[in-house]
Amino acid sequence: MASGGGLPQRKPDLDFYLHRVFRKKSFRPLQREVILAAIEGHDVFLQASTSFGKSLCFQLPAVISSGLTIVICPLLALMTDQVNALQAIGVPVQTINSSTALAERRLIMADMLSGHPRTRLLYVTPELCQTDSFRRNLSIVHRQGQLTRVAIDEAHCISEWGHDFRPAYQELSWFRKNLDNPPVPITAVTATATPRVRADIINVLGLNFARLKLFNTPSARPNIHYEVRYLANYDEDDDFSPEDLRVDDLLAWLKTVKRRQEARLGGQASASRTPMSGIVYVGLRATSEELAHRLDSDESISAVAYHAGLKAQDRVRIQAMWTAPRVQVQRNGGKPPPTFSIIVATNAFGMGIDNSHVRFVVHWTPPRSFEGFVQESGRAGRDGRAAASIVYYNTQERDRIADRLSRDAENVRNRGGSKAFVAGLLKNQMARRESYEKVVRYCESVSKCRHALIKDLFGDYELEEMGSQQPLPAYGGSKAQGLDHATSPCDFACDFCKEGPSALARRKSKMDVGQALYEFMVDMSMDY
Ligand SMILES: Nc1ncnc2c1ncn2[C@@H]1O[C@H](COP(=O)(O)OP(=O)(O)OP(=O)(O)O)[C@@H](O)[C@H]1O
Repeated sequence: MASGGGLPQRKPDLDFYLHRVFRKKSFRPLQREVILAAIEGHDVFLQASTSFGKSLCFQLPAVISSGLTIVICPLLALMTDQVNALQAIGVPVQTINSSTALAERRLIMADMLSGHPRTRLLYVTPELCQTDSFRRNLSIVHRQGQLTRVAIDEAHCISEWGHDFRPAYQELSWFRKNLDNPPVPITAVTATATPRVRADIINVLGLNFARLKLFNTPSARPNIHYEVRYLANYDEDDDFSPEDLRVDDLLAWLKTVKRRQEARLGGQASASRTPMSGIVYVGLRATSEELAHRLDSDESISAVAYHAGLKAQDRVRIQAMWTAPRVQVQRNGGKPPPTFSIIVATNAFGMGIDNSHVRFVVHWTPPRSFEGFVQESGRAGRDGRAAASIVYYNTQERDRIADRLSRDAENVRNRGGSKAFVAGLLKNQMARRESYEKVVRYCESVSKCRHALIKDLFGDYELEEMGSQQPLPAYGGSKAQGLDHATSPCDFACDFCKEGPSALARRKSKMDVGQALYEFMVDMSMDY
């Protein structure tokens, strides 16, 4: 590791550290630029698609510089994953979280305050950063000239959670206000920030445009095929349930995938093959159990439920089994090895799941937030190979979710608390409504490439206008305006570009659109 007060004295050989410490062959487009900006001492805002490799953009500068980088992370699982991965390659890294024993905490603190900490990265929660004792210690490290940078992973949480159930996120403003002589550089990274969320992040963290470097990649992932599958609305007289319709459709789709795989691989598509991994996101724990059971009864599928109601050790076991590079192929009961290994999960399974070989992510009902949709669909294709995102949609489900959001807003209005507290909660409810409206727009659009739609809905173009640096077009970083079916902006990796507008509109018309999208939006706005 480099030595000497804070940032490296000489221009470091980034490739050397990339190969020797992180054991990667080459930088992905834009990573080098982001890392250089951090090493030069800038504040950095990076909004890059899921699986881009954002962690490296604060880990590598931390390894190269002397002193300590504080990494603020929302979830224990996420923190543990990154800490374990860094320890495995010999990077001096520590974490202080709810499961850190007191004796260990003391050792970490002693190193931190030693004037020349050995630890390069310290992973903590925003809640710890709120405590007086941790702040006091950070101020000492800063005065000693050893606080190199503060990195905020999953920075959208500042806006999404900061206003209600994790107010500690709003308190991150403390860093810029108090560690200001000289200001400690800040890096904020996220895959999913809308213009409103971005403004919130920049404001709370006090990022100063004079020293801020912005970077982004397109929010849509070029290797994901995005598709919406429209379902007929359900009538009480029908002799099928909405669940049956979706199960039949999913099974038919999986059979097609299996046939194609067999055609491609011939006799090799046999018992020795690793099953193809997929995630089905559902809204309720009960649905996750029922659907996993139903899918598992198909001989080509091994399915398991995952939700916050399971015991912690079961969740760890299921995640570990499913994330292992070669999934178990032998099952009890003499069933043949499955072609598909599916986890049927609630959104307890999402942010930070880094299983590189997920080939498809299915949303069983419309996702409740657009950011959640992009995070969850982004679990697919993290190895860069082709993958699919499918959303099941009909207007009944759309309205059911909208009703629930309205009821939540009503509950917030009826809640007690200080004016500022209630105002914060209402702000969050408004944001949720806006986010859900984007989901509806995404699902109901039949006139635009879905990759371009995702970019529009995240305001990627605004980032460009703010001077954000992007990767070269080869990575898909150019302005993908495209409506033109003949020249697909996404290389036919969405239903609009593949099927064309008329076929897509025909498919959508199967769904009984009782209400126009416009009326739906008006109804939603009247609730607030
Ligand atoms: N230059 C690189 N070459 C090869 N692999 C890389 C490179 N950079 C990062 N990776 C790998 O890419 C994977 C995703 O990285 P990371 O977890 O940082 O993604 P992320 O951008 O934070 O995604 P998400 O927002 O979805 O969590 C990791 O397995 C990481 O080791």
